Amino acid sequence: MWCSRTALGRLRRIAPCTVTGFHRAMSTLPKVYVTRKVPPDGLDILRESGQVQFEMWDSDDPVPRVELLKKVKGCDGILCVLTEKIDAQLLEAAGPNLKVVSTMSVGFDHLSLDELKKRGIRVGYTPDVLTDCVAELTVALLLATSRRLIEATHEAKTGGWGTWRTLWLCGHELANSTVGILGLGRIGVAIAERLKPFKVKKFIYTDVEQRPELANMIEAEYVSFDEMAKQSDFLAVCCALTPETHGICNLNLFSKMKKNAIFINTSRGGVVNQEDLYEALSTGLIAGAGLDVTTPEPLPTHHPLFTLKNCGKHARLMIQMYLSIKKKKHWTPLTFIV
Ligand SMILES: O=C(O)C(=O)CO
Repeated sequence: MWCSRTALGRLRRIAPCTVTGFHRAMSTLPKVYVTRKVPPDGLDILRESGQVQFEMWDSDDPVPRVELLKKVKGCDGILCVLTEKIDAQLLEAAGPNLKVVSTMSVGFDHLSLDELKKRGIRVGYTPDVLTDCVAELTVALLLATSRRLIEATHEAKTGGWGTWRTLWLCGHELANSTVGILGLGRIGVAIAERLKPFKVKKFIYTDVEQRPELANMIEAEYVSFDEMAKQSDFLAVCCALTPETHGICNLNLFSKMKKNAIFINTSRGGVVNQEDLYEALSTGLIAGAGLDVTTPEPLPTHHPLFTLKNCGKHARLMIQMYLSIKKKKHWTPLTFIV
């Protein structure tokens, strides 16, 4: 049912009216469809504005497409989240009243911007609300992957933790490393700021164009896509999903990366060719991957990427030993205690 209790109350206060007049006033308020249960604070803004009537899909699960197509009919506004494809079909279903679409998300790859533009529909989104949390999550994933925390937990729980061994689960060091950022924006900068105290040697980035203002904040060097692949010990993918970036992390990239490289994706699953990632991980082209996003989401529990633990573990262990010995990373001059 289309209503806003506070809006109704406010309307009554502003313009006391008969029930019939009141309902007439309500029916002229612009209609907004909210496609998901949004946090109460956000909803209060709509409710208290007294300027709209709205209906919300009151669930934590996405509104089924068929239902959505029915519900948006005649709407003036849509407040959606990233699970709703706002495309030509939906805009046709909404009809000519639709004036504004607002998405509670940083990414907007679920919106057909061309179709929206063509119809003169304004678009709002919520940039920056996630910068800190995505940066923190990226660092968490990067450390958990490079320090092999998931494997270590598994070994501890399943009895694989035997005696102390010199190189077992050693992982990869951020100190003295080169961190590559694919797509430098607010989030990329926030990630670099957090990683810097780990004594990273160098930040590099690649993007469709140079971003000197952002790059200066973290002293990052602009490099070509191939250079970034070759130089990065850690690669954080932070780009938006666009037709240009779709599947950009594929065998072409992985085959140029270092064998000890750690790949982290907190942008969108669509930027990665997952078959290629599976191949890269299972054949030891790269050392490990930490994924916050996949295609589809959630990834089916039987997906090959979930089977990689052993294969990945062995590959990583061999590479780790090789590097450690080659670089004599763990051998320091002997210090006498007594
Ligand atoms: O807001 C976004 O774009 C997100 O990915 C939220 O997880």
